[in-house]
Amino acid sequence: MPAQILSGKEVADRILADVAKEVDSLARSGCRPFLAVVRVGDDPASVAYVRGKRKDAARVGILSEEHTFPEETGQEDVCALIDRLNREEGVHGILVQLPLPPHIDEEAIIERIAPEKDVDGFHPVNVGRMVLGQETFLPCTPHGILMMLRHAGVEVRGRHVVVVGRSNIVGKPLANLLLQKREGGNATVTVCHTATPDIGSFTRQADIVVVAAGRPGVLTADMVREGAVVIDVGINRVEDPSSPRGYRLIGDVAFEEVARKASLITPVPGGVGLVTRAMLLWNTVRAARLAQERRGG
Ligand SMILES: Nc1nc2c(c(=O)[nH]1)N[C@@H](CN(C=O)c1ccc(C(=O)N[C@@H](CCC(=O)O)C(=O)O)cc1)CN2
Repeated sequence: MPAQILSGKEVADRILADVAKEVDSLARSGCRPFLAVVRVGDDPASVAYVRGKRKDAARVGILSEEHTFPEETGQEDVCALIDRLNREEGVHGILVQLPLPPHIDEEAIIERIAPEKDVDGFHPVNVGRMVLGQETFLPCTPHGILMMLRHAGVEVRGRHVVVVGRSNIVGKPLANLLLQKREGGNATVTVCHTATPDIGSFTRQADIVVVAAGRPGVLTADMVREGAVVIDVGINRVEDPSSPRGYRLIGDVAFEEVARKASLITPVPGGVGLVTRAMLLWNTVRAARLAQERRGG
């Protein structure tokens, strides 16, 4: 039987409905959540992602502003903006869209953001808190994946999850969250990466496979066992002259063939990406709520 499709839109809509309620409640107490987005250069994917994030923000009543810099902007100019946004009381969340151009030190930029405004959950202080299982802003994609699994009623506890990819944004934090001793965790986790020989020998043992490798079609049907749950994090643009945009989006999973074997699978587009956007707004309202509490509101 072909796999059931786990729709990111359905999950994102539910999360955004909860976020909208929280925005209303904050607004009634005089606080309007505000997200500042920083983008350097004109990477078309980043432009599209930021557009989507701001569209969702507007939909739930979160204010947002976008600061764009040309590709050749220096580190100091980006830092100066972040310093200013850190100081502005009305700004609750700051997001620097990644990747940054190669001449900019990404780690230094992330560390410059005040941890209490780091709605991406990438600042070392927030990463440390996450690893220790403390309350913090969780990175949006891994958190979104946990929400999707929960929405679909997929039990993670005691299951073997194989994560393909070890990025700071997805693979590493996701593996960590999955193994934590808490609701949505308690999995047995294996992480495969570019230096792993024969990745299929690991993924074939998995109850749940999460692929965040950034390479189209890296997970094929022979690499999954019958009935596995497959989460595709990849978003790759491939040329397609028949599409009005001149390209189409595909994931890291060879969707058609894997869907014939899996029990549940996420699509691309319309999967993890949409939930990633929703989790950003979830973190933004949380940042606003915490800021209000700090001010004694
Ligand atoms: N500061 C950050 N930068 C990046 C992050 C991040 O979490 N924070 N993650 C990725 C990309 N990402 C978030 O920005 C992201 C990926 C995908 C989508 C999305 O809306 N996907 C849609 C299709 C969008 C399209 O048409 O291009 C879908 O999958 O249906 C949003 C955000 C790297 N950078």
